[in-house]
Amino acid sequence: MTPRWLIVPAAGSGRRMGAECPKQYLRIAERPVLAYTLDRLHQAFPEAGLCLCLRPDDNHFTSDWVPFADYRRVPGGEERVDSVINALRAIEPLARDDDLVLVHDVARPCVSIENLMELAHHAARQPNGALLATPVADTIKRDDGAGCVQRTEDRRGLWQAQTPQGFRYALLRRALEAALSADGIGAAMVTDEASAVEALGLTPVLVPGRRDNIKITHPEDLALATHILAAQRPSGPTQETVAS
Ligand SMILES: Nc1ccn([C@@H]2O[C@H](COP(=O)(O)OP(=O)(O)OP(=O)(O)O)[C@@H](O)[C@H]2O)c(=O)n1
Ligand SMILES: C[C@](O)(CO)[C@H](O)COP(=O)(O)O
Repeated sequence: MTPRWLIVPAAGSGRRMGAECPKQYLRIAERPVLAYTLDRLHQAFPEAGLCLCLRPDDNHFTSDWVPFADYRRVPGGEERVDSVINALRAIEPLARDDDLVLVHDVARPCVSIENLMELAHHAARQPNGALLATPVADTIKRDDGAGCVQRTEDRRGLWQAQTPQGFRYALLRRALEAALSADGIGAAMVTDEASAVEALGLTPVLVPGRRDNIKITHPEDLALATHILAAQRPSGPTQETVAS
């Protein structure tokens, strides 16, 4: 199943990375993170319509890194959810209610082609959409606000959400507009698309994903992503050139 639309929020500033440029432009073997992510999406869904959310003042981006023949550049918003909703609004004249939309963080360049296709397959069949996720693998502590353990949480049934997350256009639009409305849950609570759908009382499906679909967030994640991309390279045809 090919999604009709791919939304790639790429308008973050990379505050936690603390680099000299937003993390999507940090280099892995001379190519920016953004290029790897777009290559993966293109390998899986070359026919999809890409919406790339970029900061209006972005002076790092060049279309040379976009493998899609045609794409839309959409202005990013203050928060991730604002960027995604800008993309949904931008495609409104073309999108049909039942079009499948996949949203994938630019900061997740290691997503596998198999996981992308699997997620699209499930999202297309589930009325409430689907997301890649992994069961929590570590013991989870709640702090007491002063650096000590207040308690150990029961991790049974807990999952870490990843992207992509896939929904029909009308549902995703309704969920995000409702979340951001005056009586909605608000942008701070909508850290992924599924949270907005959940706030409607609906239940997106959890699709178990690979643990190496990391989100590059902190400085050490870049080296991790470099190793993961190099290790994944023999598994299939790719334009990627990761130093081994
Ligand atoms: N206003 C924003 C904020 C984030 N993002 C995107 O949302 C994804 C996940 O966000 P995160 O990892 O938090 O990225 P940053 O916001 O860049 O990082 P930080 O929170 O450390 O500043 C990233 O692909 C990021 O570019 C976006 O499109 N628009
Ligand atoms: C959407 C996401 O990648 C799911 O794990 C994540 O929530 C986005 O990161 P943020 O740091 O919360 O913006």
